[in-house]
Amino acid sequence: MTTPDINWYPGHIAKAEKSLKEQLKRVDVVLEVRDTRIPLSTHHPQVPEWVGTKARVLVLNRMDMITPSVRQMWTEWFRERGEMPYFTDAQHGKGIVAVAKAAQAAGEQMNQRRSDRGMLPRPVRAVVIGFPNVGKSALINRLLGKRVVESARRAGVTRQLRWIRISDQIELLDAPGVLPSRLENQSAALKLAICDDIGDASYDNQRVAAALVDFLKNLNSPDADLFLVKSLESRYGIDPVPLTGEEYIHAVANHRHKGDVERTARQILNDFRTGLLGAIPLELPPNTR
Ligand SMILES: Nc1nc2c(ncn2[C@@H]2O[C@H](COP(=O)(O)OP(=O)(O)OP(=O)(O)O)[C@@H](O)[C@H]2O)c(=O)[nH]1
Repeated sequence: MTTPDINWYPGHIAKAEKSLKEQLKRVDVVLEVRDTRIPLSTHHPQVPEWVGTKARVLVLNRMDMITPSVRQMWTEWFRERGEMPYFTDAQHGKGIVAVAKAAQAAGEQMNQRRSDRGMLPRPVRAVVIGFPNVGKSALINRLLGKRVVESARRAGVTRQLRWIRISDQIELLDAPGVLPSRLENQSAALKLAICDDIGDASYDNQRVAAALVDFLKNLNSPDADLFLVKSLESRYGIDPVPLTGEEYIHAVANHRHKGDVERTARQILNDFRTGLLGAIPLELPPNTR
């Protein structure tokens, strides 16, 4: 049996699922946040089941980390599947008003159903859910217009649970729901690790950095060469095209860091995560060219 690249600590998954379900019980609307660099890998396959008949607003955060043309590709892909993606940059407060409006519109449907049954209207109750570190707290803070929830670069900082009112029409659970890990899909797990959207997991930086180079090389896009040449080659001085990801990390280590492969792997991961390599997606809509 081969060792998986990503290992989660036992116990966390069941606990995360339990508290997520507790949070979902209390709300009418679910704001599902994904990382726009990996919109498929930051989808948990059980979300539709957990959300059930509640309204869901799909938020693709970190829109500053992809190009407008990639954003357009995803918009079309989701629309073809009957979904409306709302792109946000929660760090700089972009796209937030549209998300609030969508949550409110979903609430209006809830109040219509209440009034059909002779009940009085009430504020719509919402929760923000998503994988660790995708920007849930930053989004909540932007929706509130002030800094209430700790937002940090470290994965897994979200802790407390309170209701907060963001307008007369919307109440929000200030502690976001954290999606449990996806054990079944190591490729998705690698992408979560690359983007640092993985929370408490252990992994080998060198394997994850090598996977990043391989994913970038295999991007199914006419822009792929452009991404590669602009990012990897110009930053590290070595053309990745003829090399595997692993060979590339070693070549860069020899070229720049006296053979220190671990340091090189960390640097490449950090450069990608902080946007230093440019606005690069790790996933593109399947079957688009
Ligand atoms: N570039 C960029 N960075 C963002 C964006 N949104 C959030 N961040 C950054 O991503 C990091 C994680 O954001 P958080 O809001 O703490 O993420 P979270 O999902 O609440 O994280 P957990 O509490 O770990 O589950 C922080 O450093 C944010 O500043 C965005 O739209 N663009």
